[in-house]
Amino acid sequence: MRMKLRLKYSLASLMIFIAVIPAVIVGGLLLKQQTEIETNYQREKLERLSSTLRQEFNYRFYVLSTSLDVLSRDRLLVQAMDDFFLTSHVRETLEPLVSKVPLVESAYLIDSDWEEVENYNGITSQSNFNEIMRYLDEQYEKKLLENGYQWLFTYVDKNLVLNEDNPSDDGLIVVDPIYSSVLSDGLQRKPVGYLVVVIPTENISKMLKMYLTGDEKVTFLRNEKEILNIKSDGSLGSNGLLTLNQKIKIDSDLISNPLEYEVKISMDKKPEEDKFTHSLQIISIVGICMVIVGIFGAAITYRWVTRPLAALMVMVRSYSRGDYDQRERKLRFSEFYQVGELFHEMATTIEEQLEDLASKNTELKQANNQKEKYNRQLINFNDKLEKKVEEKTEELTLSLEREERRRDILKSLLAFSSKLQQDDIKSVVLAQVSSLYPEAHWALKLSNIDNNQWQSDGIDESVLSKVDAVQNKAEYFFVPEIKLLHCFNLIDSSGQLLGRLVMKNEKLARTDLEIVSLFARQLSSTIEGRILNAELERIAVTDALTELPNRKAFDNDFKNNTERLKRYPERQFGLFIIDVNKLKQVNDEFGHYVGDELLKAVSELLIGACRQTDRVYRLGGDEFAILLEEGSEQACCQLATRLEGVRGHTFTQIETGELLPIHFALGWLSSENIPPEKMFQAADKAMYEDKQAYRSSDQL
Ligand SMILES: Nc1nc2c(ncn2[C@@H]2O[C@H](COP(=O)(O)OP(=O)(O)OP(=O)(O)O)[C@@H](O)[C@H]2O)c(=O)[nH]1
Repeated sequence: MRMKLRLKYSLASLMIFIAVIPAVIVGGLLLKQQTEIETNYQREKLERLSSTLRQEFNYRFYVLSTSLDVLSRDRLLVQAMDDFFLTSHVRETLEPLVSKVPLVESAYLIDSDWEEVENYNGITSQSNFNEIMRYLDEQYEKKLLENGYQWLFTYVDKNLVLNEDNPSDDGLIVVDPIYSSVLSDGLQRKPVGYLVVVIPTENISKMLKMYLTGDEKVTFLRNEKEILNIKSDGSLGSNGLLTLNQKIKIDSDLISNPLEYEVKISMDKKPEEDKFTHSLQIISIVGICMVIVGIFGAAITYRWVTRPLAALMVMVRSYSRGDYDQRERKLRFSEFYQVGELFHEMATTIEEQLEDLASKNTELKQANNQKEKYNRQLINFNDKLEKKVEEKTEELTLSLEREERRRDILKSLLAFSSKLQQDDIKSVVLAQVSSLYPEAHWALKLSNIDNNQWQSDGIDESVLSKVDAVQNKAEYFFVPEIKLLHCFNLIDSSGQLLGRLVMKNEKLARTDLEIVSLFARQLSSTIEGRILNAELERIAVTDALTELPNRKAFDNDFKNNTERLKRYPERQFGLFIIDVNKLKQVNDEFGHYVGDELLKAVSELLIGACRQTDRVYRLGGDEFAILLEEGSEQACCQLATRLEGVRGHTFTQIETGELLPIHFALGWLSSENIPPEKMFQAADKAMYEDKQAYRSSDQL
């Protein structure tokens, strides 16, 4: 499920975010600025300290150097080298040097033999000056020692200063030579004594330490060796040190060998704790204030925004409860007012629609009741209707089944037409009707087939003879004394009886009677058609006058004989061409009818002369032909002899009573002697020759 944000938390988060971000940015910037200022301040402080230390250092050593120089010019000190009574004067002279100059721990007056004359705050019987003496002598011998200049030495000697005053055992020694008289420029003399002051490290440290505060530290280095480490009383923090390196030189016009120190001044980087804390506190307070202001702002905004929103929600809830008279006035913002108005409009519309819906609902209920009533009536009506429909359906089914059967029968009858073209029409018909009505017995006879004999399937001959005795020519009739015998006459289109179909069956419905009648009619027309077809076929190949096969039949048979000869070369056939002589003359003299009679007489003559297997044709006009199926040369010769024997000797009697001689020309050939394709032409030629011979003899 998707998480839903709550407005007040979102607003509070937003305001806090808006408050905290600037607080963090401003605080960060302030802190950064504070840190930079602090760092700069520290650096400046360090530089100031460095400058102060250098000035103090120079000043102190300058005072010391000047004081020594002044003292070295004291005549009494020179005299004190040799005069023991001036010792007190020496002490009085040295005393202010030690007490007034804080650097100096002790002061010594040394004679030219490096024997101590007097000291102040020093340690007597010191032989450590020997080192200094030796060094100074060397410098003098090398003439490097300039007259009147002071010398500086560092020392490490635990005996030069009391240990409690000088725990580090090291420090500086300043040696100022004393001369017996004032030196002129350029002169060099050995000093009569020396003023020696000891400056322990602790004194330098004390002198500078008072300038150090808190976390500051000063380290003196010489030749990279730490020789003085001055720390303030405060402890250095662990935040790292801010360091400034500089050089301090102990030098003046009176010093011959200036000493230079590397000075490292350090202080803790950390700004002053209280300032930093103070800044942090201010920033924190500002941040907290901003957060509080943010939360407060969020709360105000939340109340400012959510109150009208809540009022709007109350309004919408009221609408959702169905209270449409709500008109909230605490919406504060015009947008909420507009939304409120929209809700109000919507609620009004819904209210109107609901009222409308309620009225429609009432109407609908009434209509529904009415509909229920009608439905009940309809159900009753439907029940009745269903019963009737069922009854009708049953009837219809039965009827359809009957119809289906009838249709099958009709289809079968239609299909039967093609079967009827077969030769054995009686068998086909009986098989067909038996398949249609297997329970029945059948018999059939056809006038022009099988000599009008019955063909029966289960009906006695005695019964059939009784049927023969009935002269009824109606399509259907009963034989009076025989029960359940149905007779169907097969009648052609001219009312001629073609045959009879008899059915013996216990039940024969009206429709079955119609079907069988239909079948009988179809059978009649089929038989009639067959008869007609046979007649047409016969006419097509028969000469109408002589009833002989015509030219078409001849061509067909000749072709068949030719084909047969190809398959069976031993089965020769013969051909005779016959042309009646002087038919034109007969026609002209006695009339065309007599000519016809003559032609008939010729055909009968020819048929009479031939064997049964020979076939006579009238090719056309007065021309005849004979085909001998078994037509060897010999057989042909025999027939020719017979024909020649009868021609001219046979007569036909005409109407006038006159006898008209029958004469014809004859030409013949056997396939034994000539190829079949040449037979006709050759026979015709022979016949023509024979006719010519007849004409010649007739003229004689
Ligand atoms: N009566 C009759 N005459 C026919 C028939 N067919 C053809 N003719 C006639 O037969 C005659 C044949 O004449 P032609 O071929 O000269 O034969 P012809 O008169 O017998 O003479 P020749 O053959 O030379 O002896 C014609 O006059 C035809 O009109 C027919 O069917 N009946």
